[in-house]
Amino acid sequence: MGAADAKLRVSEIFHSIQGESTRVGLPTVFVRLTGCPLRCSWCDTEYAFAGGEAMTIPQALERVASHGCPTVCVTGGEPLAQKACPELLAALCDAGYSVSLETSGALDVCGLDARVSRIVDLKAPDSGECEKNRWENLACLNRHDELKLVLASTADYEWAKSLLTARRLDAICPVLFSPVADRLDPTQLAEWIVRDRLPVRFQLQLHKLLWCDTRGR
Ligand SMILES: C[S@@+](CC[C@H](N)C(=O)[O-])C[C@H]1O[C@@H](n2cnc3c(N)ncnc32)[C@H](O)[C@@H]1O
Ligand SMILES: Nc1nc2[nH]cc(C(=O)O)c2c(=O)[nH]1
Ligand code: SF4
Ligand SMILES: [Mg+2]
Repeated sequence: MGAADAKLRVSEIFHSIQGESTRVGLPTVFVRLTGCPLRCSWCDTEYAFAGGEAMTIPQALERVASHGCPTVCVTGGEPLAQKACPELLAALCDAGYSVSLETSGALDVCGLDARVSRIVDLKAPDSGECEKNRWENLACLNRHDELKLVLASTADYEWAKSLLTARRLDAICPVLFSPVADRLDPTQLAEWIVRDRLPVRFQLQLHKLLWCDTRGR
């Protein structure tokens, strides 16, 4: 199927400030694809599980271009659950955007356009989706990508710390530890990271500090 007729289902396209990853703070256009095969217990984006608008890739590119911003983040839902997502990512790169992808890490990220910065979650036990982690993804990541662990409890933190050491995650790419909003005290997580001298980046969702949980922000 060519770029002109590949179909996407799009939950929303909006212009905001990047609130996550090492790109935090950069004005960014978000393309949120509909649907997700996971059900993380603490997911803040359940509205993207269904609905949305059918779009071709050229239509999506036109909507992105209307915002006049050079940085794009493709997210969801789980963006890679849509067959046309790799083609969308390549088309955005070809159009000259600096592109990141937010993904659960449950699907294969290895064949994607090398210009995309892959932000790959490793789902911790409290998410309820830990067994979906696709460990083969670790082998194809590089310094241009990021690993993210979103933690809801002491047990999640201990799990993440063991994983970091056992798999030398920080040798692969930057690693982010983030608290689940309203579940794990951010100060507590920050103190654990300092106490244990972990080679990770502490992360808070900046957009929630700025706009609470407003949709499209
Ligand atoms: C909504 S998900 C969409 C992309 C993909 N499905 C994934 O899980 O990475 C985007 C990011 O938001 C994070 N997230 C979702 N709910 C959250 C919450 N309640 N607190 C903190 N981060 C959350 C996810 O872990 C993920 O890193
Ligand atoms: N401002 C803002 N930054 C984000 N970074 C990743 C997001 C996501 O939902 O994947 C997100 C989001 O929803 N809003
Ligand atoms: S994988 Fe992402 S979108 Fe899907 S339920 Fe988990 S956090 Fe939400
Ligand atoms: Mg979000």
